[in-house]
Amino acid sequence: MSIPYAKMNGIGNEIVVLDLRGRSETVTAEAARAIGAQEPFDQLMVLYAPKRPDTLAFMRIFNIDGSESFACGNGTRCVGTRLFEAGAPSSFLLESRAGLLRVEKAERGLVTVDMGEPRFGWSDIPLAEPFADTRAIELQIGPIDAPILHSPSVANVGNPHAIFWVDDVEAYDLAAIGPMLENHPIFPERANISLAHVTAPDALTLKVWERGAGLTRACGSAACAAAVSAARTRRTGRKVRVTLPGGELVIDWTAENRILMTGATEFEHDGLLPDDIFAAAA
Ligand SMILES: N[C@@H](CCC[C@H](N)C(=O)O)C(=O)O
Repeated sequence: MSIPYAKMNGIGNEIVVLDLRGRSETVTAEAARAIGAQEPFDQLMVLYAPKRPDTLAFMRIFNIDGSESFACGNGTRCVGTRLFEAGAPSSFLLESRAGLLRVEKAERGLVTVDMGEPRFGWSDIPLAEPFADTRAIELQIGPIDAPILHSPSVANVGNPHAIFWVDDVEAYDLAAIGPMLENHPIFPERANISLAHVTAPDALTLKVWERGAGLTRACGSAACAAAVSAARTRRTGRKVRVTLPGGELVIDWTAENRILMTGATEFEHDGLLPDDIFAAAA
């Protein structure tokens, strides 16, 4: 027997949506890697039967390396599009390991996800040692007196992020620097690493090295983390347009302390997974 999936993308963030509601299979780290070997993705969004009656599914999120993330903004929007097409109401709740996420239809076919409340405490990120002020932590790479990158803002939006403020996101070799920073001892759970350039009081350009996935064309949670960090450091207002290599997101950090992310999704193709991909890996 084969199990259907949908290959999608959220402004270029490569997403596989696997709906296991009503099925008995579960995805392990090994199975996620095996699925990625057949159909490459940045994130695999797995839907299980809801645990709560007010949600449509319980969702788990895997990176291509098999590690699990508690947040994926672009993937959640792809799941939203898929469920809207299957008849879901124009506003519904999903549950993830980070909590409840509201997904809503927006204008022009876009999808909005309420990514929840950001956390800024050093132990929430988490960081390996206390920092009183996470708007700029002591972290640098390169020569001590002429660092290449330094003093990132850090935030947790369901997953850990470090944002380095730069004048040109293309001036750095993020593919070389990213792995070093992702695995820096200051981040005990690793971190997603962003380069952010503030281009206007309501606009950012962003390039992201994702934990467990590498350089991607877009990262929704990184856009959220960069937007709230930009507002928190008075670089921008609370509503910004974030331009990533794959497209644009609008991030609104509301007065109620919620992060609303709006952007496009795209269906690419359907596919089938052999069911022994789960058995072999169990
Ligand atoms: N691309 C995602 C975030 C993916 C998770 C990340 N790699 C992690 O391990 O935290 C997004 O759109 O948010």
